[in-house]
Amino acid sequence: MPPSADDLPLPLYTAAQVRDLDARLIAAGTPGFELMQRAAHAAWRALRQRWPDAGALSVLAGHGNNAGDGYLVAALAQRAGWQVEVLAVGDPAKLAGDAAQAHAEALRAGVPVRAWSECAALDGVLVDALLGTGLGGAVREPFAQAIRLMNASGRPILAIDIPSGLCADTGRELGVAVRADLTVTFIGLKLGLFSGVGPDRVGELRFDDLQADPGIVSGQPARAQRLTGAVLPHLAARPRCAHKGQFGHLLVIGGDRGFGGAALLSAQSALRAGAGLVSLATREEHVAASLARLPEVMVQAVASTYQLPDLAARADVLVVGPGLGQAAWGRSLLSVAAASAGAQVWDADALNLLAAGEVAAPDDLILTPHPGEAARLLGCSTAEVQADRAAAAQALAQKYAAVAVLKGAGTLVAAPDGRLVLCDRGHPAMAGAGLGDVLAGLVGALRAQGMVAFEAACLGVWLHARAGEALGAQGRGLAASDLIPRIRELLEAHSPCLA
Ligand SMILES: NC(=O)C1=CN([C@@H]2O[C@H](COP(=O)(O)OP(=O)(O)OC[C@H]3O[C@@H](n4cnc5c(N)ncnc54)[C@H](O)[C@@H]3O)[C@@H](O)[C@H]2O)[C@@H](O)CC1
Ligand SMILES: [K+]
Repeated sequence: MPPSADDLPLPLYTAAQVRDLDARLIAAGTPGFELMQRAAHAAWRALRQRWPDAGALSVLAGHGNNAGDGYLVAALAQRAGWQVEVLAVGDPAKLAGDAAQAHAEALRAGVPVRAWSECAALDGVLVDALLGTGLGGAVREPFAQAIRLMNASGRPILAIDIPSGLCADTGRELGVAVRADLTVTFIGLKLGLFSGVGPDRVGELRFDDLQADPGIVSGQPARAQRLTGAVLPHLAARPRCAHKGQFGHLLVIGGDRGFGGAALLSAQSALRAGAGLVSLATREEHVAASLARLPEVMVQAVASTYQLPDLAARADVLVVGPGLGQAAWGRSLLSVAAASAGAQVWDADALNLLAAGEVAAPDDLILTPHPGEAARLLGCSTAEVQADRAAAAQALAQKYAAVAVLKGAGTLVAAPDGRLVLCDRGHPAMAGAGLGDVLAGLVGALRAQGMVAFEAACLGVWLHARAGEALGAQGRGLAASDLIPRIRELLEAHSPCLA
């Protein structure tokens, strides 16, 4: 599922941060035009690898440095004997600096340059060199029209640096954005390639560092980091004399009438992820079925809050919310949880009730909202959350002084101290019921086994996404419970139980 590769760098930058990095590389002695030439070589290499027999390309060029890269790709292709043309969108007289030099180089190579409006039909591989990291605000005409034409052409599209129209900071479509088959991005990964609608616009993603000095790159602050197996924390191996009391007692609270399965899924997930003891506080009607399905779980009928404080006090970690409902039963159980000490993971209706002001967030909390729940928690619309998912995740972490897991494609984990990671793994088959319940139980189990909140959230998100990716390859109809044995295998591969 593009874009995703473990050999890509970890930092994710905003457009301003990448511009800063460019400026620092130039100040350190690599001329901007040299960087542009390296960018063009990288794009041309990727184009020939992907479409070796195409023989023809059309570059759609704007008038910034992104266009400069495009003019130099055209020059390289022309010199290699391909049939080439540049279609200038906007006024080439506006080209300046390195981009003007690139334009002159294309003319020297014999590349025909004409106004795009004179073009009857787009031909060959299309090279999108309209707008890069310099895009600001909604795409203006005639660029928007050129993007629509490219998308409707059915031709293969290579995007230079970022698909034109995609916001490098957020992955939001600024009006309209190119749907590329291949994107070659330079110097630093932009967060927008992985967030919002980015993964649906980028196609295959390739990265080229343009031989940037690693010393300079490592000094550049980033907006977020990608989660990969290589950087994830590990659960410690267990001593041979281990006993269940060392791996935490986790209590799932949820499962109102009609929603018993959600709490059961969380309990099953927690059990299979290695929590020492798992209890489930649920409606009396669900006890028999839960015990029949999961005899390892201590299933307690809770009719009112009378019994719950004792149960909660015996647990190290509470997972609250799956199937909780928002009626009196769920509200009263949540108020007991909110007053309990210890680590907690809140999901689903626990989040809706928190958003409604029914309870205050406890001190040691991981929140796992989907975008709709996040919107309710932040008092904004779901569209606003999705428009800048990184900002929404950080706002949640700040508002509730909690680790916030903003679910959905490109799940983000934010800590109140500003740490922010993005998981670029997963699969659209994961868009289904119960997947969140499994994640909540998993994260709770990692917490119960001694991981700190941020690490438990990161490892849980990654294992869940990898398992979903593996099973999603089989197609639609992924049942949440199918994920659980796969997560167990992945956890064992990542953090073996025995040293
Ligand atoms: N030295 C460097 O800085 C390097 C830059 N590189 C390339 O340069 C790009 C960044 O170049 P620039 O900063 O010149 O910016 P861009 O080329 O991305 O875009 C700037 C141009 O877009 C226009 N524009 C901005 N917002 C618009 C909107 N909403 N609708 C229509 N037009 C709009 C501006 O008027 C300007 O002409 C990178 O994405 C990358 O492709 C690479 O060549 C590597 C080196
Ligand atoms: K572009």
